[in-house]
Amino acid sequence: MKKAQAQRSRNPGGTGYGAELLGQAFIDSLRKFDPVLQIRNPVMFVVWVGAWITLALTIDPDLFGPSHASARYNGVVTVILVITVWFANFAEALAEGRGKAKAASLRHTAVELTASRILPTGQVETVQAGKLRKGDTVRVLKGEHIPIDGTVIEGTAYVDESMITGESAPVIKATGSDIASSVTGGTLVLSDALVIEVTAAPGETFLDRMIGLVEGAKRQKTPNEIALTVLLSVLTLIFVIVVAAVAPVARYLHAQINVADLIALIVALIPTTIGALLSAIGIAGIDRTMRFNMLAASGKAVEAAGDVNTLILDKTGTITMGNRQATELHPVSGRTRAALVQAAYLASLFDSTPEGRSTSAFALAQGAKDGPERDKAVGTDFSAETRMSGTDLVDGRVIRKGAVGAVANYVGRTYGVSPPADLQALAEKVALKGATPLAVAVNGDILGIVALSDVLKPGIHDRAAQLRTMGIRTVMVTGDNPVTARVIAAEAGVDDFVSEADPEEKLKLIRAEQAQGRLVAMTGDGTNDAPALAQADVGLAMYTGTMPAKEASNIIDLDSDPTKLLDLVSIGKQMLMTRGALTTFSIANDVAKYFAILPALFIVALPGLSHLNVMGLATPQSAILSALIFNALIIPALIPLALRGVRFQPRSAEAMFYRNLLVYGVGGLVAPFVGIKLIDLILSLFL
Ligand SMILES: Nc1ncnc2c1ncn2[C@@H]1O[C@H](COP(=O)(O)OP(=O)(O)OP(=O)(O)O)[C@@H](O)[C@H]1O
Ligand SMILES: [K+]
Ligand SMILES: [Mg+2]
Repeated sequence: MKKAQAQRSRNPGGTGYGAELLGQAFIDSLRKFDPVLQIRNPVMFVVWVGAWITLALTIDPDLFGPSHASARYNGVVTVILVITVWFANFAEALAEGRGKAKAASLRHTAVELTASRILPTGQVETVQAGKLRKGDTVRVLKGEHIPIDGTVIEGTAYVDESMITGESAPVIKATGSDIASSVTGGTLVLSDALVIEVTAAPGETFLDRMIGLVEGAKRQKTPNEIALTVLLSVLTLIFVIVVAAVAPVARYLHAQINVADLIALIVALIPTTIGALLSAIGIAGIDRTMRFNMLAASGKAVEAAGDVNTLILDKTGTITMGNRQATELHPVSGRTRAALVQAAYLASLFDSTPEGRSTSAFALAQGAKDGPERDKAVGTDFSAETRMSGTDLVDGRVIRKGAVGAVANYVGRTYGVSPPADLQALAEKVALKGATPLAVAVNGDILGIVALSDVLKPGIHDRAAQLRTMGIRTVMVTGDNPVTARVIAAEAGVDDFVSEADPEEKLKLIRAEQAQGRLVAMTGDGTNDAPALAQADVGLAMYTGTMPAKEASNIIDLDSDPTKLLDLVSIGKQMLMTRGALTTFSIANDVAKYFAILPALFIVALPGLSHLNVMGLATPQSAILSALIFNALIIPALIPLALRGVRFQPRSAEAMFYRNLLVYGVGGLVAPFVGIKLIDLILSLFL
């Protein structure tokens, strides 16, 4: 199942745009002619205003004084300008489409939810999910949707969570452990029945949060996007001023200049290509994270992922498979193997972690006995702070297992005894294999070591190498001992590691990196990861994690796969690169258009300028129209690239920069010469 998930994330299906999405985008693109929306994009707003002026000139060609331009010519310019704006609208509408469709389906799920509330009298009443309050108890039968987020307080059932996570395999829900007992509103009970205590207020559920994220309620322009918008606006303003200055020059030269031609010149020179596609690129970046089954709180988080300098990775479960299996038992000298086996078993009676379950299974296989001792025994859960877990038996025996250092400290502190002389050497032997040694103690008497083996995730070494090429430093952080940590860090090829780290130290590490001006990303799932997730520039929380972790993060992975942090970095980088590449292309493009339009404007007054007509365009009018048509057509031509992103390879930022400058800069310079000439040839057939 894990594998299928990974595959789906790497090849997110459905990259095509169906007829339905295209139809919806068409309708939305018409709505976007609204000036209130247009003014948010200054470059396209100039085109929009230009279209109104040329429309006025279509009605009265002599509006701004006598002109040789015909109403028909001005009308054609108007149509091209309107289409240019419409293409930009369409790009944005298309980028927004999938998110809107997903939000609509989630909304649909949300409004249909009803609940069977259990009253204090024991009676059951049917209410709208919106009427539920925190602390209410609801009953959900087989075939019913869970009305709201809650904790299972009775029953065990299979639940279909695919409407939230996209994962079709059902999940078992029961009382007890953190993950298994928490249920999400909107999911479907497939078997049996559950009684649930409501933990979220209506409007604050995970489904509500998802709708908010997907709909982009919080979708604002990212800092990078704002900076680029400002730059493009300034550039646009400069061109408007420059072209406005052409008019007096023309008058001085007694050249009669048509205002529609001046507007055409402005539109050709201002960076309309990137202006039209900028917001689509950002939305497509968020959309791509969604197709990788991650939910981003904002484009800012995705963008930050693209700029990340340091990646903090957990060892267990991120770099390794995380399903640690007990594989060996090493008694210290003077203690029997049988005693160690039995103690390891008893220590794990209540430990439901993978480590605990595999330890008890292994101990049973090695001859541990399940006796009456387990009655009335009390379990102590594992915690990352104590690094231990264990069982207190009714006969007074206190059994603990945990990290070797932690157990050695604990017996010293609590019983005043020093650990066996050969403990450290045994532990080191296990650790040198990359396994995790756990010491087992009964009433302060350390009996020996259980070795937990873990395997590296396939491809992790390549991933670390790719990240290094991109200039990203990888730091493995683990609660495990330094020897195991060193071995795993070397095998994984990460740049650095921190061992014996508790959650507090993770937070400190992030702060230290940020203090050096670095952007930091990390993954986590526990409540004690929440501060670090909030502190990191990119905090990726697991869907199976606790609510505080999900709230503190700015991205949630619905597959709960920590390695997706690596995909996220690629998505962010690709988004930044696409923006850069199309900006380069757009500006290079405009330079070329200059050669088409400027000679055309002055050719009558200054025949000497004709040698500037390097493209040999047919007539001044067809030159201007060809440039404008090219300027419009390049937008839809680049929509697929804007939405899909430029080809991305893990290389250094510098190498990528030069490659893009070459491809999109030179390409952008050459394309208009070819395109405009071609359009001019076609036009001259008709004119
Ligand atoms: N169920 C358990 N019972 C007792 N001790 C455990 C248990 N699970 C882990 N430990 C010990 O506690 C240590 C710290 O655990 P913690 O979860 O903080 O780190 P980790 O799992 O080794 O690595 P990571 O920080 O990458 O998750 C482990 O290395 C191990 O020695
Ligand atoms: K342009
Ligand atoms: Mg752990």
